[in-house]
Amino acid sequence: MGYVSDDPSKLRATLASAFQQADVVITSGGVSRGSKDYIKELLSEIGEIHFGEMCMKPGKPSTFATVAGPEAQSKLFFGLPGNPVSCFVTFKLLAAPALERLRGLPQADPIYPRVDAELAGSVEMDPVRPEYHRARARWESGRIVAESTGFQRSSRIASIAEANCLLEIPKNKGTLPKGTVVKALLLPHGSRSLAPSPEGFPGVPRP
Ligand SMILES: Nc1nc2c(c(=O)[nH]1)N[C@H]1C(S)=C(S)[C@@H](COP(=O)(O)OP(=O)(O)OC[C@H]3O[C@@H](n4cnc5c(N)ncnc54)[C@H](O)[C@@H]3O)O[C@H]1N2
Ligand code: MOO
Repeated sequence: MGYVSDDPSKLRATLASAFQQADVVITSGGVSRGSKDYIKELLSEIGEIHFGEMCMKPGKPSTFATVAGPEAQSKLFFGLPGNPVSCFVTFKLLAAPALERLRGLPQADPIYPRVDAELAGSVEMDPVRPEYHRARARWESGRIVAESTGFQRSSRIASIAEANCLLEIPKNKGTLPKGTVVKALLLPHGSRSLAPSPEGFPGVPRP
């Protein structure tokens, strides 16, 4: 679809053309509450919005909608937030799993190994939203240790550049101390991916 300016008529035409060509349409930006964020409004004209906000950090304004197609199966729409980190995380957690299922991956198969990881340093929690904290996991004496990629602002691309996992940090007041064991979703990340140990990932059945 390319880049489209914040102009409702241009956006409407681009979305219509995208839904004519594709079964799944994914956009970034234009989904929060700004005066020029038109995506939700335009999707409600042509389809049904199933949710327009999520209690997660990053990714709060993520939007999911379906639009009727010529066949029985509806077309899917993912409106991901514009901030690059929010877009990356919500693509991995919402859109990529849907695409994997559509191309035949069985429901029972996990998309990402979900393993125990020990925090290499303390992590401050968000009191309102659970966070997918970007981190770098490594093996250390038979266990997985995860190091935060630093400041987690959703415009800071450096927080995803080195990350090979997303740590599930619960919403709460206060700080999780170094050594706390949390769940980590291991991302395929080229040469930076965490390789399985010879025994497989702990808690994940060996393939
Ligand atoms: N009143 C509220 N304001 C905001 C809320 C809220 O809940 N209420 N949520 C905040 C959160 S959280 C996020 S995240 C942002 C997301 O806003 P949008 O999805 O509407 O994103 P934009 O404002 O259109 O864009 C943000 C930023 O990202 C750039 N962008 C967009 N697409 C791309 C791309 N493909 N490549 C690179 N950069 C891209 C865009 O230029 C902007 O700089 O809303 C908060 N506000
Ligand atoms: O999705 Mo927003 O990233 O929570 O900044």
